[in-house]
Amino acid sequence: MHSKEIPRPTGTLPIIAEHPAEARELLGTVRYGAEGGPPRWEHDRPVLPLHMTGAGDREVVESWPAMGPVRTGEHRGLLFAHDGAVLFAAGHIGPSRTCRDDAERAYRAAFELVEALEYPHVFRMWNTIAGITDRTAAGTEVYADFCAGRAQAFENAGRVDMAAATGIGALGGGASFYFLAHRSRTTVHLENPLQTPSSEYPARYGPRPPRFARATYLAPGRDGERGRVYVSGTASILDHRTVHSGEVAAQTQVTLANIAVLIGAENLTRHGIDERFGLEDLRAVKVYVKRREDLPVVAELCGESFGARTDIAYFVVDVCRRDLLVEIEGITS
Ligand SMILES: C=C(O[C@@H]1C=C(C(=O)O)C=C[C@H]1O)C(=O)O
Repeated sequence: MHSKEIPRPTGTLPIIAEHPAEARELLGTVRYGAEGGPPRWEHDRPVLPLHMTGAGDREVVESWPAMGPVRTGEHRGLLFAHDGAVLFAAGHIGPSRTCRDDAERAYRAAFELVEALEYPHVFRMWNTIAGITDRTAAGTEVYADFCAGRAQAFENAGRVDMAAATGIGALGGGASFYFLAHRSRTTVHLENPLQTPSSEYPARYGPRPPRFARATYLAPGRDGERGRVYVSGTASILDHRTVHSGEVAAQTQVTLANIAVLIGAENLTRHGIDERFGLEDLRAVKVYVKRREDLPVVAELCGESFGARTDIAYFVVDVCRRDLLVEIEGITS
């Protein structure tokens, strides 16, 4: 992010800047920076530190605005804040090498929380996992373990709805997650006709499939806030297969094309939504690039595709499959 001025909060769109925004107007903050770990309190608001930047990289601070008086609390290690409309919660899943049980525990706590506080409409989840493609001591893959624990928690909670999500590498600090849920606004979870729903991936990717929608549409609010599409981390995957292994430019193009189809008129109509969006409508875009040397190519292609007003943050981190070089997410404005 290059802007020095911190814009005013705009409902369910975050403020992304180099410096934290005013704490009293916020639900919570996520620091994409040089160290990760459990969430902590700062000025009575949850702050989640994620190890997503290396030496010389700028920290990116993502601040979620509050629309009214905020209440805060803690539930089984999850720190949360809510304003009567939106719930923000952040937790630490734990050391990534025993990801399965930790993920199950953390997601169980998350589902308990949304029920107890009555924020049933989960609309966006982020998971950052150190060593995501590494092997555990048991010889399994960390990401596959994480997916197994998460799937178990979904099953135990009887949850069939899956929200938009990101599951991405981190440089350290174990595995962390944060999510947003709405009390009343309708959510529509979107699939992409070009991609197999994640929950139907074949077993070759892991014993239990991932649990996320390709995007979630949060319908317009009575407060005048517009409808928004929260686009999940999206990669160069068609059906369930990685395409263009080893070719970063082609992977970036397929990823952008996947997002364009996902948020375009035809797909939204198919999901009963009377809106249409293009890549130029995306804000708060995060681009994850596996190899630092690929940054210029990816940045050039993203710069051509997104609008001049799109704020884009780049991170050099691992992606959930060894053959994926890039992943992109964003939110329609
Ligand atoms: C890139 C993919 O998956 C990634 C992993 C996710 C998860 O496990 O929550 C969500 C989106 C992506 O960050 C994909 O399967 O298409």
